[in-house]
Amino acid sequence: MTEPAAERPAGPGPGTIWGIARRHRLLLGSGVLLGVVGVASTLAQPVIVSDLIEAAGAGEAVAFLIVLLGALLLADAALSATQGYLIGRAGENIVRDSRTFLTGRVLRADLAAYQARRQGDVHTRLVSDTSLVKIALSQSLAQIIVNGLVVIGCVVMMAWIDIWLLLIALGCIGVASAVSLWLARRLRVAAVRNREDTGDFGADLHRVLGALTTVKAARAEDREQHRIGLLTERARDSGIRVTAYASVLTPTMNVGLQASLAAVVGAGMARAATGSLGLADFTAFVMYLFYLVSPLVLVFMSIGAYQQGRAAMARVDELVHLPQEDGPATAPEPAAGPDPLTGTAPPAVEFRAVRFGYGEDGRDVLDGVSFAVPPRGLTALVGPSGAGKTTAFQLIERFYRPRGGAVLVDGRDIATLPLSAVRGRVGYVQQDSAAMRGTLRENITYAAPDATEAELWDAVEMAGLGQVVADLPEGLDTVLGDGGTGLSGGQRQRVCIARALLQRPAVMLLDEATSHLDSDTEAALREVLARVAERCAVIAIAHRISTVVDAGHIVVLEDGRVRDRGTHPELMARDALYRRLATTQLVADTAPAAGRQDPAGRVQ
Ligand SMILES: Nc1ncnc2c1ncn2[C@@H]1O[C@H](COP(=O)(O)OP(=O)(O)OP(=O)(O)O)[C@@H](O)[C@H]1O
Repeated sequence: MTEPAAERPAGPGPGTIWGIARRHRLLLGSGVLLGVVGVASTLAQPVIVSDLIEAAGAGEAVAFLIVLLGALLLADAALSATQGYLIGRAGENIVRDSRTFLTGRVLRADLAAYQARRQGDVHTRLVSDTSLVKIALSQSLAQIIVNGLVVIGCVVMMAWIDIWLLLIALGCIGVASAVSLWLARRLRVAAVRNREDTGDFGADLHRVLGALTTVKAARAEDREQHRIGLLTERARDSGIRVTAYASVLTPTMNVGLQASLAAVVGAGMARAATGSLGLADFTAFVMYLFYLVSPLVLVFMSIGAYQQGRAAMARVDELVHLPQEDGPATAPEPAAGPDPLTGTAPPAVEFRAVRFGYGEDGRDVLDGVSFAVPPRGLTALVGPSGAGKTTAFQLIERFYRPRGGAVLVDGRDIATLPLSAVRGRVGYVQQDSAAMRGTLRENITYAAPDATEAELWDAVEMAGLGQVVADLPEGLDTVLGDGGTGLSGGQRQRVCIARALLQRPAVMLLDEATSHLDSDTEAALREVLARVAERCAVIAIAHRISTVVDAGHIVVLEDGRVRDRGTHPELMARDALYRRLATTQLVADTAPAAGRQDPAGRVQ
């Protein structure tokens, strides 16, 4: 199978999250700059206090120094608030950009690569890992830089006042810092584990909630609760390890700082008593030591938060590298016009010796399939379960690429067409009739949001939905629940037909509902199909006898190969498998319309 091309992210490049953060460097830089100015104002305060003590002792005027000190305190507060706002804003921008970018990557991901992942884990990476990335890249980094500068500034000022006292202080703090750095490394390992455990929990929750009715019907609530309980237990255990390291980190620093404070006060007092250190200098030194305390603790806390964020960042970056659906390898072939000899248009869809299997090494699910579908009318695909019918549809939509051969739409190889051009020409009505939460109108105009009201009503009528809409109190503005709940299965399928019709496709792919429909719905759908088939090519995976009877052309698939082709009477006469399918597998009509044929091909 052709390798999905775009392994490279189309965004800001490798280490994408850093790339996104770089886009907001102005805001981040301004925040950090204000923080640095704040640091200067913080560091100036003990010097002024020291001057104040000396001036007061000498009986000089102190009013100016008091005003200056007050102004610095206020400026410090204002700078810190603005800095917090700017950094917070940059953080929100980073999380918005990474979520938008990641959502695009996931929406355009190669289907096979996406399906190989657990959807809940993808969800967790998009929602909660991006939040941790935000904290790491904005708050934590800014805290590390700004508070790191306070620490450096304090150390420099303390060295300037008294180098011996500083050495005593650093002795105690140094031991605590070494222990803290070791703890921070352990914290990162625990954080990586915790992110993985949280992803496992999200993935399993997603699996269960996506099949809630199955869980209930199987009375599996207790089993599932227990199973998910084990995963939450694992996430709790690794979360506790993270908390344990994070909790020890701060007190370790505190112990070091308190020890250094006690040592400095003891040694300083002794020096002050002998007169080798002035009271003003001693006060300023102790103030710097106090100023050092919380920034140093914050630096270590931020290192801890940054380490947790790095674990999340690696997970987010991994998602960025999800292989993407690739565009055409070559320029599009010109549209094939009518055959110059016969004047006939090219087939709406053509399979030429198509070979396909899921995954790299999977067996061939389609093996040399060839058939053509005329530009108008109904073509039915029939075959035993697992024969490859849905797979054939998915290749027409180019959800996957064939290993060999070619799929043509309107006479052009779809491998040479842009994806949007292929999917714009093909309307796909799936068997489970994928309706979404939202109004009926939003559901129907989903593939053609710019459709006019007249076009919308035309599609509604053509899909046989006119009466359904008229009976709803809110009409087209009726809100459907998740998966289109609020409508019956048959109605949901007609909503999907209307959606497909509104995009004016050249080919309509219809995977018929397997469930038995009541006679009215059956007759309505039959009429809809006949009307749509006058407008474009309709290919139906047939699960009802009426569809094959109405079809102008039937393709019988068996084990990934075309077994036979023809009309219903022809196939009934010559193909044993088809006869068996028609009489046993296809759902019989509840009320066959007059003039239709019975399963044996006889006109009634
Ligand atoms: N996503 C997938 N990954 C791997 N194998 C798949 C996948 N989808 C389908 N298959 C396999 O491909 C084969 C053909 O499946 P397909 O759904 O096309 O059959 P079908 O003819 O539509 O069957 P049915 O009538 O039961 O819907 C089956 O053997 C199936 O197990």
